[in-house]
Amino acid sequence: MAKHGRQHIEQHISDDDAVVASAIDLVKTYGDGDARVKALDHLSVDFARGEMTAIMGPSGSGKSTLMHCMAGLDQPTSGTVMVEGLEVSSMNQRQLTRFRREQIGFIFQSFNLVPTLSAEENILLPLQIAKKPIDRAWFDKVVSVVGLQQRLSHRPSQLSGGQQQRVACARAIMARPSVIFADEPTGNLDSRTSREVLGFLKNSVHEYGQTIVMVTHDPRAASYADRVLVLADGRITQDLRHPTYQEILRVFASDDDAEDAGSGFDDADAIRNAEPAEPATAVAPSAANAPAPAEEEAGSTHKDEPSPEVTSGIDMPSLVSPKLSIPEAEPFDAHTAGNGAAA
Ligand SMILES: Nc1ncnc2c1ncn2[C@@H]1O[C@H](COP(=O)(O)OP(=O)(O)OP(=O)(O)O)[C@@H](O)[C@H]1O
Repeated sequence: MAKHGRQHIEQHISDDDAVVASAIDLVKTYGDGDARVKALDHLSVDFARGEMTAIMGPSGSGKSTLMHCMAGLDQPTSGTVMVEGLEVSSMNQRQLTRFRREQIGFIFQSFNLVPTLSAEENILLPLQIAKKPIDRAWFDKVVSVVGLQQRLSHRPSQLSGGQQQRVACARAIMARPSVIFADEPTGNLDSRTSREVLGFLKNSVHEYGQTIVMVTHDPRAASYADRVLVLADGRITQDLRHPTYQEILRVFASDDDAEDAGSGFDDADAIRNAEPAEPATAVAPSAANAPAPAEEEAGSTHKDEPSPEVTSGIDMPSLVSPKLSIPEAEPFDAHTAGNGAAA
């Protein structure tokens, strides 16, 4: 905060509507002495409203830490996080819980759905917890875009991985949050389902002005973004506007794994380049044009049995990404709830 003091924060608060979230001189350290790790090293960045930003970088470069600090899931050691003019980094736990409920949507690699609830109940849970009215027309639109009309009464264990992630996407966008933070949203999905999910996310940005920040290792997934940030050692080393898949690969040219990392996709560049030709419609092109994904995947079976600890969507403790450490006393947080960390 020394370099960027109160004046800098106030400047961010009064900035125009274009910036939805900012990190200002963010530092996050873990551990002490020899075990001390600087996960974020005086990092500053603004996230524009209505953009999809991908955060890339080698393992341990600070991607998740940045996202968790931005989303109010972790406290920075120093520096400031602003979202919608709110100083997230100085909030107490109660304020953080409310902030996440009201401003943030989450999509995790492990879906984090409540296993005892149906798809529809999962999608509506954050609104019900926040006691917000349900816009049925918006619900119907979101459900139709993600192709879940025929699966609303199914529980997560009766859905494929792709269908579960589409439920998680619908849940995230249903409350029209200021920002959706997505942590490796396609990490557990096959290439076709990945394209559907990414197409839906991208469409929600372009059709509805949704802001999305997505951590990914996958250059194909990142090529869907309007902007790609590359982190190394807790700093931003590249800030790319609308990079193609090839351009992203070139950035990681020294990384032997870069080619392999994207091999799960057929040709995202072709899809990416084709998308502007799609008519402006309220329905996600990739999801709408997909060959009835819900029906196609209907035969798949899944073994994610409900955790015995999770018996209610309402009064269970906060269940979050396994990487996170949330104080025990924190109230239930519907956006981050699910079965991922329950076992
Ligand atoms: N809870 C923690 N305790 C101690 N060190 C941590 C903790 N969380 C993260 N770190 C360390 O902080 C650094 C950044 O971690 P972070 O998870 O943000 O990286 P990442 O880029 O998301 O990595 P990955 O791609 O492997 O998920 C790493 O050195 C990591 O070991």
